[in-house]
Amino acid sequence: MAVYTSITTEELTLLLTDFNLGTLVSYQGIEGGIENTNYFVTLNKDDAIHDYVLTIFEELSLEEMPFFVELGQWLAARNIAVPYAIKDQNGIALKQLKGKPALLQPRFFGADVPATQLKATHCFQIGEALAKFHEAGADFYLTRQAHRGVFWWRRESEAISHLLDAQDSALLKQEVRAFDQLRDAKLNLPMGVIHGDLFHDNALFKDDALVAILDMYNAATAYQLYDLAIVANDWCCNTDCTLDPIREKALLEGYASIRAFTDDEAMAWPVLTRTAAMRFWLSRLIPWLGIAQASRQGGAMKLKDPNQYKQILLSRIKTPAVLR
Ligand SMILES: Nc1ncnc2c1ncn2[C@@H]1O[C@H](COP(=O)(O)OP(=O)(O)OP(=O)(O)O)[C@@H](O)[C@H]1O
Ligand SMILES: N[C@@H](CCO)C(=O)O
Repeated sequence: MAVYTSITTEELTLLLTDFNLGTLVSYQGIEGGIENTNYFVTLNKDDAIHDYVLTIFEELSLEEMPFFVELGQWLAARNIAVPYAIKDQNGIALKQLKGKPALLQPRFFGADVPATQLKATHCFQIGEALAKFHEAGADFYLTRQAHRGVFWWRRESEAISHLLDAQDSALLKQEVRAFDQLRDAKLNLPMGVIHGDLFHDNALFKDDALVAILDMYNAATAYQLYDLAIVANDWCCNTDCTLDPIREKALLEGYASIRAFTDDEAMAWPVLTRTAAMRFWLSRLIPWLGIAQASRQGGAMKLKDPNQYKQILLSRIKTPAVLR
């Protein structure tokens, strides 16, 4: 169940009075999300219908929100098709519902492409869009340490190791070390704001054309190439967890058509594709193993299969990725 926080018409109407965007026609909870509660909200202003999405944040605190509010507005102002928090009549975008952070954002129309239907054209377009996202975000004035980044995976890989068999535990630790070695090598790896979770279900397409990138709540300051590795592992993955060279080539070409890779990035790519696989293996393992997530206040969580990401990691080790 994706709607963790239920709201009443009265609560929504009260929130909307701050905005002057029109009167409430309807609202409906969106199924499918994992981390947040989302509603489609339809308003009528001067006899015209306008659609919005209301997001209520289940995990992020109010203190963490300004980075995301500012980022959405920053990217949208630079023509990146992402949702952004609309400011109310007093210039305030960050609202609260039931004591949780809440944002009202424009709604995009499109649908995500199911994994089995992803083609080279989708991968080329998402590569291009990600490079534009990175370029627009390169001089974003706020920074953020990823909450599931290097410090998290160092800590969590230790914390769960007693629940894993010796082989898995060693594999996890090996990948944590490989990333530490990469960092120590001080390579020329461009950094900036990254999306952090650009899986295919976070992109909307219409008639095979990319419409928008959603769900930026894992955004952080990190290596741009690591973000591309997250995309590659998801968008170019076959059902048997090997990687499709045709889709991966299209993804990399799309990205490079906007931003050329550095020589050091070509060196780092095989490791970063492994790091990105390890990160999602670990983040899926934790709830899978029944470890309580302290930040979550109830609500049944939809579990994703950690083994898929272990297999992707093994594929990346067996056949090291090539950037160019
Ligand atoms: N601005 C928007 N325009 C159109 N649809 C949206 C918008 N924001 C969210 N949605 C819809 O809501 C769904 C869930 O949103 P989102 O991915 O942000 O939530 P989430 O709980 O973080 O999910 P997950 O963790 O699974 O990615 C999206 O897949 C999309 O269908
Ligand atoms: N995209 C993540 C879940 C949401 O962060 C995963 O597939 O594990």
